Amino acid sequence: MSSKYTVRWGILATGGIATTFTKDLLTNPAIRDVHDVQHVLAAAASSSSKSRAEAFIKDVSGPSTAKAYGSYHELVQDPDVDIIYVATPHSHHFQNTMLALEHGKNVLCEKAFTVNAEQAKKLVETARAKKLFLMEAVWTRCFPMSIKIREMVKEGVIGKVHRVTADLSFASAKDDGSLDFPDSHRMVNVDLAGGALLDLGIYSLTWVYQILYHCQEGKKERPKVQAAVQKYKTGADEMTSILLNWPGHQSQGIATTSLRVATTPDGEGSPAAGPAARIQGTKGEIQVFGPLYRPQQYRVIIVGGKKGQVEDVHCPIPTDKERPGNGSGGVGHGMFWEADEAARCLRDGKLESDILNWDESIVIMEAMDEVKKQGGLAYPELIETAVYDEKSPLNGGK
Ligand SMILES: NC(=O)C1=CN([C@@H]2O[C@H](COP(=O)(O)OP(=O)(O)OC[C@H]3O[C@@H](n4cnc5c(N)ncnc54)[C@H](OP(=O)(O)O)[C@@H]3O)[C@@H](O)[C@H]2O)C=CC1
Ligand SMILES: O=C1OC[C@@H](O)[C@H](O)[C@H]1O
Repeated sequence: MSSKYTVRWGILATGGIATTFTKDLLTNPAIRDVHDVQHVLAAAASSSSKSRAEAFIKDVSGPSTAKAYGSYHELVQDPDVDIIYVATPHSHHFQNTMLALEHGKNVLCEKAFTVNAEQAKKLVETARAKKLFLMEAVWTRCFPMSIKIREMVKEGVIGKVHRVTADLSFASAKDDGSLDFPDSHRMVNVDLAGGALLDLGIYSLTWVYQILYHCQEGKKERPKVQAAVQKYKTGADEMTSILLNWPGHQSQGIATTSLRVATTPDGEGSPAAGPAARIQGTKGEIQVFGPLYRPQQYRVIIVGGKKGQVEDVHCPIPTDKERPGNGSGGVGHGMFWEADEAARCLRDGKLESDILNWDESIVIMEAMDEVKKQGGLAYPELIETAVYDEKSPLNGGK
C-alpha cells in the first residue's frame, strides 16, 4: 500500500489556467523528487455545460473516474472531493470560494485572491470558523527557487535588505494606442476585475512582500503605500507603479506593472534585459531573471567579491515525459509545487500555509485597495460586495 498522502481535487472552471494547473497535477510527483504526497483529479465543473467539463477532462488526459459537472454547485457537493481549485476570473473568486467553503470544501483560489481586502477577510473568517484549509494560489511562492531565496535572505547572505524592486509587465500595445486584448477580455474588462494591478502587479508585490514583509522577525510592520496609476479606456489600470515604505525597517519596495512595455522584451527565458527583481542588501544583491510569475534563474552578487563570488543559479522546471499532451518536452509548468504545498497542509491538518498565510494575503489586498483608492479604480458592486450570495450570477445563478 502507498504511504503517500492522496488529495482528491475538484477543478472549478475550465479555462486556460485550470488546464495548465490540472495537467501539472497529473504529473508524477517523482519527477520533482516529491514522494510524500500525490494528487487525483476527482472532478471538474464548467459553468457553461457538462459537455464542456467532459471536454476539459479529456483535454488534460484525466482519469476515466473523474466526474464532469455542468455547474459549480454540483462540484462543491461532491463527497469525493477534498479540495477545490478556483480558476475563474478575479471577479468571481470571492463568491466561488465562499460557495466551496460554505459546502465544507477546502480551497486553493487563484490570484488575485479577491477584488478587495474586505472580501479576503470574509473568506478567512469563514475558513477559520469552518476549520477548512484556504490558500491564495500564488504559485511562484512555492517554487524551490523562491524558498531558497527567502532562506538566503533570512540567513543574512546579502546582509540587511534595504530595497526590493520588482516588475512584471507585458508589451501589448498596438500602433493605434489600444491594447492587444479585446475590451471584453478578462485582462482589461472591469466586470471581470481586469487590469494590470490585480493580474500582474500581484507578482511584483509578491516579490517585494515575500522579502520585506514575510522575512521580518517578530511583529510585522505594514508598509505605507503610494501609487501612480494610468487607466485604459475600459476603466481598468494599464500601468501602475507602487512605492512601499517600511520606515521601521529602513526598507523600501518598488513594484511596477504595465500592459504597454515588457519586463523581458526579448522573450520569457532571456536574462538579456536584466533582472526583473533586485533584492539589495548591505553585503550583496540577489537578482531574479525571467517573468516574475515563473522565473528560472537567479544571480547572487556579494559586495566587494571577486569574480567567483558572482553566482548564477539555473532552476529549470522539471517535466514529466510520460504524460501526454505537450509534445516531446513533457508536461510541467511549475504549478505542481503549490498543489504539493496544499496537500501537505491538508495532511498535517493546517488551515493555512506558512508559505503564504492568511495575514499576508490580506495585507497585500489592503495595499492593492490603497492603490485602487489613490488611482480612482473601482469595480462594479456585484464583484466588490463582501456579502455572500449562493445564487449570485457569479456562482452560476442557481
Ligand atoms: N497562476 C498563473 O500563472 C495564472 C493565473 N491566472 C489566474 O487564473 C484565473 C483565470 O484566468 P484564465 O484561466 O486565464 O482565464 P480564462 O478566461 O481562460 O478562464 C476562466 C474560466 O472561468 C470561467 N468563467 C465563469 N464565468 C466567467 C465569465 N463571466 N467570464 C469568463 N470566464 C468565466 C470559465 O470556465 P467555465 O465556463 O468552465 O465555468 C472560463 O473558462 C484568473 O484569476 C487569473 O488571474 C491566469 C493565468 C495564469
Ligand atoms: O498569473 C498570470 O501569470 C501569467 C500571465 O500570462 C497571466 O495573465 C496572469 O494571470
